Amino acid sequence: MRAAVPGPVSRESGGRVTAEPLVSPAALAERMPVTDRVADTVLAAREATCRVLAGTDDRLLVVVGPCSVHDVAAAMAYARLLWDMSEELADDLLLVMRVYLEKPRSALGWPGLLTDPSLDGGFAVHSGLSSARELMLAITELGLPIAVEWLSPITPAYLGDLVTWGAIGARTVESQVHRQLASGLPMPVGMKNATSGSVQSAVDAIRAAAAPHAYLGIADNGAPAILRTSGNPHCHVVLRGGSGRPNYSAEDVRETRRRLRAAGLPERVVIDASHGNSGKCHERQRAVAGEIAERIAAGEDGVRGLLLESFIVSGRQDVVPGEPLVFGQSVTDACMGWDATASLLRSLAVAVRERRRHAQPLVSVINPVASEPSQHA
Ligand SMILES: O=C[C@H](O)[C@H](O)COP(=O)(O)O
Ligand SMILES: C=C(OP(=O)(O)O)C(=O)O
Repeated sequence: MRAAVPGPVSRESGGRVTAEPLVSPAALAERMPVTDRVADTVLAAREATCRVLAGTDDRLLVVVGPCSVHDVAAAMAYARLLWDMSEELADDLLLVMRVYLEKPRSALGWPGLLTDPSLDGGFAVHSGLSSARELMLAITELGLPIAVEWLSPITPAYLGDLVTWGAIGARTVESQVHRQLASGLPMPVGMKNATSGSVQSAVDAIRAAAAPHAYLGIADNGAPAILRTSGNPHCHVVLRGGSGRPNYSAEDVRETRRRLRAAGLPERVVIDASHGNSGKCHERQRAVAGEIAERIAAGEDGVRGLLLESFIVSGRQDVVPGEPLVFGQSVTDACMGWDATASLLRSLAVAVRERRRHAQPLVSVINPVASEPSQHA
């Protein structure tokens, strides 16, 4: 490790930094390349997600999985369960697994597998990056698409080729850097409302990310670079509640759509059943998602997707040095367990089928060919 070039201030004036070399994105990808199967999974799922968000595919997008990945084996076991479920419900739900590797913290806390894979403040970043890419390759090789929250602006250079849906979180949605980052990402990006509850912050972020930008980043070879972006037309609002108030009601969705319309943006809304919408109580997610399911069954088409925090074992646990962890239980926010998740996903699929049944145009009753199910990618 070598000290960074000292600035013009004394050590006592503020923080210090040390720097060590980091593998380049190209070198990591060369060691762990994308296979044809992985590329097919990612590209087809991105396109399908865009169609669902636009409403030209009448399924519901469900981004579901652990609050954070801390154990690669447990994440893989969860991925297998979710893959089977995604095949069972493919006509009604587009399932994308949360593989969250970087955690934004309100103040302090474990920052995620990418930078601290041994959960002990050892910050073995190279090992974290390799484990993350290996896990993401294995999950997409199954055929299951992946969602992440983008936190460090250089992470997409290492993992962006494996991601179908990205989030800009409630703590960073007002950040210029994150909006610029989203403007160049090759995937749909959900902009969370701010932790204050401000939905306008998410609307502003969508508007900003739809425009071209130039910002400082790294190139594939790891060299510093000026990144020029084209603008991302597939960003959308994610309502996650905030300031002690949920915001998943029909009125909240109407108001969000009104704000999007006023900004000249497409009316695409996704609801996070966790976080501020569940008061961080994992069991409340069922009630939140259950209410959305009822609205969908009754014909609501303004909600294009849902986010759920779910793992194999319900609840959460603390990391206690020297003590074993429960396999498949969250070490960050509490999650729904697998059995509750499976039954909730099945009821969401029923709701989508019910909406489809009501929405069937008269001509499809007269002409059965028109009512044939569409082929989903
Ligand atoms: O989703 C995860 C958490 O809500 C987020 O990382 C903030 O966590 P914290 O408030 O415990 O720091
Ligand atoms: C941190 C998360 O969400 P939010 O930004 O809404 O708090 C998350 O989904 O892990």
